[in-house]
Amino acid sequence: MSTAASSLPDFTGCTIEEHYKLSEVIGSGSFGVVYKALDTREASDSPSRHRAVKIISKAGRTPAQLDIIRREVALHSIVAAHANIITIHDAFDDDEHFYLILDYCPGGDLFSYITEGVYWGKDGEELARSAFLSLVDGMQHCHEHKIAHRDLKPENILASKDGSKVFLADFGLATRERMIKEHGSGTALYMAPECHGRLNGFQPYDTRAADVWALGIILVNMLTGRNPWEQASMRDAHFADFLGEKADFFRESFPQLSKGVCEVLAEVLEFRPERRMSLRKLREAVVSLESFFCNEGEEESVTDTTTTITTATTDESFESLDTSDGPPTLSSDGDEDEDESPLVTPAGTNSAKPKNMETEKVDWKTGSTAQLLMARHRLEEQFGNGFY
Ligand SMILES: Nc1ncnc2c1ncn2[C@@H]1O[C@H](COP(=O)(O)OP(=O)(O)OP(=O)(O)O)[C@@H](O)[C@H]1O
Repeated sequence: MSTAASSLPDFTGCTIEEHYKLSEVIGSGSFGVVYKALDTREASDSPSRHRAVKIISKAGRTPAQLDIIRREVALHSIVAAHANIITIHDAFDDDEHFYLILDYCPGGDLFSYITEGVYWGKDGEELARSAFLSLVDGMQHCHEHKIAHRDLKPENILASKDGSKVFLADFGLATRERMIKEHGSGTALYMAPECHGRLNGFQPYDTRAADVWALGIILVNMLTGRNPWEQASMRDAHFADFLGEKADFFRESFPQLSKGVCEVLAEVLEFRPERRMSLRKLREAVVSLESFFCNEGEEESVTDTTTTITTATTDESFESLDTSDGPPTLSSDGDEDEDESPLVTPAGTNSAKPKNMETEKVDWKTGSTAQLLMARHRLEEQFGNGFY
């Protein structure tokens, strides 16, 4: 997927609407380039002098695509008053571009804080709790206004300078629709199984429950700097392992995490959206968790600690995985033909096939979800993708 930076002119040094002076690029994604800017109407010591300006090109977009950008602005504006959602101060357009004037967030995005490891281990625990709760609060505000974000990931979440608070950004895929049939849209790493489509028979899915799933993955990212799997589909051996073992999966993959947080993760990353933990319960659980991490000496043996997270680009679709050679190394270099999912390697779960696949007999009426899915997967392997 190409980034917007390659298709937009350089606006550095330009003044927009007579008073937003753009100084440097601070970020770029698939749709927009974000500049740091000064609002020259404000006093030099005023914090509101600093702004971020997101510029989105209109070139090559159909009227329907332009409407999607207008929808992003409209939905973001509805929720922007909340303390954990980035404020949108103004939005306007000319013949060629849209301009969104946002609060400038000097901390940058949550992704950098995660990769710097500020939330890992006992030292980062309270920072992690505070940041994650602020994320849940922002999300709850959106859902109360009947808006689902649909592209929650660390790159779309900005952070305060000390990392203790976060602000939701990038409402490019947000929707007011509760049930939606757009499968494969979002970022594969953070998509719930039902968003991929194959595992729910391409039925409409609940957009807000899918947001909750993404929060679970983000919590794993924050506490470990890793992703549990690349995509929540049976083609991903790590995800298949997870379905087979549930709470134990996190204990085994991330031995540094406490039993309590692993139990919470298993309820947030619940396969069936209707049984997934609610945001209210998630908030309560995170507040009352004694600790996210094991005390020293409590950790079970670590089998592999080589995993990292790398930036993920919003996909409209994603390709099948080949996990047969162990963890794939993937990059996000903007090449449209490459799989852009980040490197994901849960500890000790590099098997190419889901566990028990060959041996297990399944009763289709009483079998567990995991058993049914594994059986389906086996049939699919035997008879081809069109089997079900
Ligand atoms: N208000 C802000 N303050 C500081 N940095 C920001 C701000 N808004 C965005 N950024 C930076 O710019 C990056 C890209 O912004 P954004 O996600 O809105 O662009 P996008 O093109 O919509 O991205 P995507 O490919 O995820 O859809 C963010 O990851 C962040 O690092």
